[in-house]
Amino acid sequence: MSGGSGGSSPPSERISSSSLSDLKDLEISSESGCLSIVVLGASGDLAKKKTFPALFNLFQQGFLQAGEVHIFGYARSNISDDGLRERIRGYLKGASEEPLSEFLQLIKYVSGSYDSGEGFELLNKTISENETSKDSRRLFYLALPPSVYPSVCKMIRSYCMTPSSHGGWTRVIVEKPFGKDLDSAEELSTQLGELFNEEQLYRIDHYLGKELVQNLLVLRFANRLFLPLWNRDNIDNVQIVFREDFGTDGRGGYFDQYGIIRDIIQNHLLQVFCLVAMEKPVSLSPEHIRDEKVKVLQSVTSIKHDEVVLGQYDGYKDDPTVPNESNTPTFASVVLRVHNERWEGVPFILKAGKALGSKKAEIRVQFKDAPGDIFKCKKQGRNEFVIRLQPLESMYMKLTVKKPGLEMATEQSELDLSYGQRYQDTKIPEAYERLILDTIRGDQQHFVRRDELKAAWEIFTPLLHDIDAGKLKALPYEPGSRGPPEADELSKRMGYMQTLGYVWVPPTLAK
Ligand SMILES: NC(=O)C1=CN([C@@H]2O[C@H](COP(=O)(O)OP(=O)(O)OC[C@H]3O[C@@H](n4cnc5c(N)ncnc54)[C@H](OP(=O)(O)O)[C@@H]3O)[C@@H](O)[C@H]2O)C=CC1
Ligand SMILES: O=C1O[C@H](COP(=O)(O)O)[C@@H](O)[C@H](O)[C@H]1O
Repeated sequence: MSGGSGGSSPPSERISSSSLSDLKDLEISSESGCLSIVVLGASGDLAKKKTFPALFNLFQQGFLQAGEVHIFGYARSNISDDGLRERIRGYLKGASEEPLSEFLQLIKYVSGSYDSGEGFELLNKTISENETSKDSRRLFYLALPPSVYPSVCKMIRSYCMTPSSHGGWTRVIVEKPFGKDLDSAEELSTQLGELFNEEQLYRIDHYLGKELVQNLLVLRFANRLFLPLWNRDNIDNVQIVFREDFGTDGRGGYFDQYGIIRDIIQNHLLQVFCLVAMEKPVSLSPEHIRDEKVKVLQSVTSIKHDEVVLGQYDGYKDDPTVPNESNTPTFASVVLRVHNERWEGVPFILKAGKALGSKKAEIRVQFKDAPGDIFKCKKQGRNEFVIRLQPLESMYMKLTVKKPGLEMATEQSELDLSYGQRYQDTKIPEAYERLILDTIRGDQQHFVRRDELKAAWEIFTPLLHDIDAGKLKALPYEPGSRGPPEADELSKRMGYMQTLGYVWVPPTLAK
């Protein structure tokens, strides 16, 4: 089996202390030869909206070099090379014509089924014809429904691996959802595990590619300020929140089989939870980081039904692909508790919803009240550290300060690091862009390992089975609202104190 990181320096060495430009230089000097990127499911939604635009951004920044890189789309649809290029052209934003046409010319399309040798033989032939050097690197991106992963992986394994006579590697990116519960995920992992080793499999969770998610370990472990505070003695509760201001928008058929817990909480929010709650890893090596994530996941206790609120927005069932009797939650607030020395007694509230009044994702770490308050300022609010993942990436710490003026009065204010203001000339990369680059570099730090996935499903499977069996009901809520009021009541019961009369206003650049 052609291997994992194939010939380059260990990922930990490459990642730990480098700026992006250092990394780019290192990469170009450390690995060369042909790179073939194959997008399977090239005719689909993810491919046009995320995968090809991410490849284009990498191309524009010089990470993918014409002459070295070839991109192949594969799907059943009967389209030509130009047909595929035209489909994706409109999604490649802000591009001037020259790099755009140069990029599009790198793309070829091969049509074939997902379970017969013919198409994959043709794909292999097309890849091989474009491989001009002895070193070949082949990256397969499965932008496909998970139902076809096993057959597609079998086909890649049988027909499309980097020839063993060549140097290089074969790597496969698989998209979520990885299964529907513990058993189905394990079955899928076993099927894929018989075909590829763990170093070749990249289970993508695009939240791990977001700038502020990537910042979490730095924040927690490179700042003395946080080290002594990040525990049950000082933190009262943590909320990890995802809100979308649109509904399932034509994806009702898919969504109804999964629901918000499988779509967002079990993967994206749980990955963020791991980075907030895990212990310090031995080093930044992917295995050390993932070891700590697994440990904290294994320390999560069983979810209690009275610490869960489910909701379904009014109008969700108007989608003709959603059954009339659907109890699938489009909103959920779930409390996780970690049974360890650091976090015993601290509720982690993971909350996600569609068709709400706003679109944002953030982490709220709320500290306990200052003991022995002499200012009588308790009711105004607590120290709260907010990490806004999107939109308007920022982090701010809510503080009580003296209100400027002659009186000794207090008010809530904040220390604010807003990226739009502080990093005006820096373009924050798209999550998919980073994660594809990581795969090319053989860095699995930001990908989900098999045992991590298993531990994640172990947490949620009993609850999901109870929901599927109708033991918990999704409460109706108005589109455009905050979700069912019971969710705010749950947060309050968990100790969350809303800061009264305080609204964080993102700073503007205007003087
Ligand atoms: N779309 C998104 O925003 C996101 C998607 N994902 C995940 O990415 C993967 C791809 O998503 P997306 O692009 O939306 O999916 P699509 O439904 O658009 O499917 C992608 C392609 O797969 C083929 N296909 C569709 N249904 C089937 C089927 N039942 N059997 C075999 N082939 C099929 C079609 O190509 P053809 O018929 O030409 O072969 C289609 O163009 C999924 O796992 C999804 O969960 C993850 C995050 C976000
Ligand atoms: O994986 C998914 O994520 C998107 C939200 O991603 P974001 O980067 O825009 O926050 C969500 O809309 C979709 O339902 C889900 O499958």
